[in-house]
Amino acid sequence: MLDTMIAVIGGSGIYDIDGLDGAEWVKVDTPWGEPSDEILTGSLAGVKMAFLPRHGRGHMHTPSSVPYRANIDALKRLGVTDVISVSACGSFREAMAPGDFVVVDQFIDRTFAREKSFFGPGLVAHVSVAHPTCPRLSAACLEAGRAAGIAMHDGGTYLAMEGPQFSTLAESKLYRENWGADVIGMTNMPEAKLAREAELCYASIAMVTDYDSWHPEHGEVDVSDIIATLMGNADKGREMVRRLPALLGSERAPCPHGCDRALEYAILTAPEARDAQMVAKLDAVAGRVLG
Ligand SMILES: CSC[C@H]1O[C@H](OP(=O)(O)O)[C@H](O)[C@@H]1O
Ligand SMILES: Nc1ncnc2[nH]cnc12
Repeated sequence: MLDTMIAVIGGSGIYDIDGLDGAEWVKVDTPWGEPSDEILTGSLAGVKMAFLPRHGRGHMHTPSSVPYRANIDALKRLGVTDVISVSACGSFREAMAPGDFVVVDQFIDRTFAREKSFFGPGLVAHVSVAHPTCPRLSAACLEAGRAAGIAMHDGGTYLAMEGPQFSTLAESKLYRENWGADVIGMTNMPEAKLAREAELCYASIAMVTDYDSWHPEHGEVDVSDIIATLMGNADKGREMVRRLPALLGSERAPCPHGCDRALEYAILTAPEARDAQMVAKLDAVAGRVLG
């Protein structure tokens, strides 16, 4: 059986995690360029762990410049099996209040200036993202968060916008009233799609920091409020992560939802027509099916 290796991708305000045994920042080279930063590796309660600050320590990357493909490739290359994204998000629901965590289960992808796939001309693949997050991993996050005393919401639709500016009031109302989005952020797409292509289980925890700009009794969102809320939440997030190894275990059975077999029937390009350079580039992401 495969070893479990849990990766946490930390969003805005989360540049480190503590408490890992044998903690070491490692540089990982990928055929897709440099990841956002070195990756912190170690173990927690006997389970292998990795942590990657999405925007880099020091927050150098904008939501559009985050090297999403390099990040996911690097995690896969390290042997990661399960990826948990922890992100700052605005809320479109009164009941999803600042300080609450939402276990996201759907996305509306409105990003347009990012590379969204590992595949392309010469090696064409289509994976399903009808259910873009892993129910098993999401359930573990929900349980870990509740045990840590966090106000957790089970399910929610995350609208991924390009940014870097926040939404206009008209957009905020459109997403909330007409599109049924629950939370908004700038980074979970294409990250979730790429994790699926790389056959990694992916769960997304939205840490609610604000009500965007729709709420009549709250001012419009600004970064200082977001960071203040995040600082208040950092300990909660750490508590949730600390409980995950016991729930997931150190040995990993095949994902009951098939996340780890997403490429099984996805590649359309005939073996003799495949671009050899692309096949080589996909050694970590798709080596299982490309041989
Ligand atoms: C700090 S405000 C906007 C910024 O925060 C979120 O980042 P992340 O998803 O990495 O936590 C949001 O998506 C924006 O990138
Ligand atoms: N209101 C908001 N819109 C987009 N990204 C966010 N990240 C945190 N709050 C946000």
